[in-house]
Amino acid sequence: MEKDTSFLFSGITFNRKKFASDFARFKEKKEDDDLVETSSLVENGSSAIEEVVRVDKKRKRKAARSGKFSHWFSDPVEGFSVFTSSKSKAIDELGDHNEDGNLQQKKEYHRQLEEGCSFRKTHNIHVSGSNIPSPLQDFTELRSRYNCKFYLLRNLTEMGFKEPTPIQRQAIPVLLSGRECFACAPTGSGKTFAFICPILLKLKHASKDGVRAVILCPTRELAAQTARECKKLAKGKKFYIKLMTKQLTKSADFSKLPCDILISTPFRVQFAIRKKKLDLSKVEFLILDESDKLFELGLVEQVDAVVKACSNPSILRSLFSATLPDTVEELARTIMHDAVRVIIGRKNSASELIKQKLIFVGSEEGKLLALRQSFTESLNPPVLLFVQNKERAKELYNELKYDDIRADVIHADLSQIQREDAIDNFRSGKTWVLIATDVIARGMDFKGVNCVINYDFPDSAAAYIHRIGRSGRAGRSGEAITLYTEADVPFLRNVANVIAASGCEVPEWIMALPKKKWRKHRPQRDSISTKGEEDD
Ligand SMILES: Nc1ncnc2c1ncn2[C@@H]1O[C@H](COP(=O)(O)OP(=O)(O)OP(=O)(O)O)[C@@H](O)[C@H]1O
Repeated sequence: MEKDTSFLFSGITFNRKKFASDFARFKEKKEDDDLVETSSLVENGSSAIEEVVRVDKKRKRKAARSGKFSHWFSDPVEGFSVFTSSKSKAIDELGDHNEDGNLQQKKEYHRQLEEGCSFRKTHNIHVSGSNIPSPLQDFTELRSRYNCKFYLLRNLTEMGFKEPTPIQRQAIPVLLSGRECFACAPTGSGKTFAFICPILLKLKHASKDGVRAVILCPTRELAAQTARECKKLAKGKKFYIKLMTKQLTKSADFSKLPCDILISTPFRVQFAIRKKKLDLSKVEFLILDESDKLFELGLVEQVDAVVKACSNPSILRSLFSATLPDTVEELARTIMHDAVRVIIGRKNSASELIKQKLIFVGSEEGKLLALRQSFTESLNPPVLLFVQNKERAKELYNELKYDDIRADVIHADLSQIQREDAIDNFRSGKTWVLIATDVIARGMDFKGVNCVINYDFPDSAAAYIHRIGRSGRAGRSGEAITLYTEADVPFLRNVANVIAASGCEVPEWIMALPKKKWRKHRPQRDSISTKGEEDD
């Protein structure tokens, strides 16, 4: 049994003066927004991934016969097949010169390799693959190495980005050198710009020749956020950047609608493809953001359809997420070639900027008591409260709405406008405590969330990492508190491992619990409501 519940928020003091700058941030009304609902599932047994593998194999066989493109054949590196032998190719190319010059070039080549290695070590960048481009020392290298246009550098500066984050340092050169990227980096570490930046750089300028880049996100809200970030980075340059809205899916004629970069959930793209409204045969970049989520049952069929439709043989496909299980790597191997694997820190780990705690509350009733007590003692908004499902979100909201904590709720039963308002109010500081389901657990960038509370224990270690990752973003510190009851004890160890791996304390008895093969942990929980139905 853990300490008494008043420790729930120990270390957090709701002090307006002290946190004046945080409150000031609240006041800044952000432009537009996001809110979600996961795409509905579509039944489709087709296996385009299989088709892609078949076509790839055929292509490789043909290439092998002609002696061309031998770099398509795989060198397994650190357990991940990177269909290439471009390193030896790069050194071979040096062999065309005379011996002295060749020696010098080889020395220089090895010096650069060593420099790259030690720089990566400093920034906790782990790579596998061959002939991997050296990481960016700073953003100015985008100009010196890749002839980046000024508008992009200016926009990075305007956004206040002084230097690239580790994932940006490595993933940007990988994509710019025409390689596919399999990337895993902590939540809030700048993965979005790591793929947007090279896409803008490579596409150079707007064109009316059809869609050239597709970014898939698992939720509408995340797609909307990504489209906004993309427009921010492209500011001052004419690009056709389109968010696939319901309206666009239904009414747009994409053969006439200029679109360079299409950002969408897989469901909507698949719908447009089915209606024969969308031609993706010229797509040069396909990004699967939150790719482990996209590869989950229900979404993978839709993703499959999109992968199949992006039939350009020279397409670059890349995967990004904060959690990439081995099963996803295996699946990725079937659709990627010449890929570089980039891992920042440890794979599948939480951001080290978040102070994490587990709190035992005995029963469902204990949760509400603990929460109220801690809110009375100290509250440092904005706070995100995650629950297991929308019914529980409504129940908890009904309990808290009359408390003096400016609570609001977001779940899939609300209209799009209501969901957007809930997010908007949370971002602007009108709402202090937002009760949410996992629908906003991934990718959503609320910069100032001070504390995430898992009111209900998350249903997997990955869900835990993404939920708490709404705090502690872009270099800020954050706090995560996970409440657990007797029913959650068998599943504690998996989350405890994540907590311990990021350097936070976990009681020894929890680390001694047996490891559990964990599918989804969604126990039947007692109702949160303390009022009878007639009270509602
Ligand atoms: N180079 C940079 N310097 C400072 N801030 C940055 C930089 N790159 C991105 N950011 C900011 O960091 C925040 C988090 O970025 P982003 O949303 O891309 O994270 P992420 O890694 O995709 O997180 P998640 O896994 O939760 O989706 C954003 O507010 C973004 O503006």
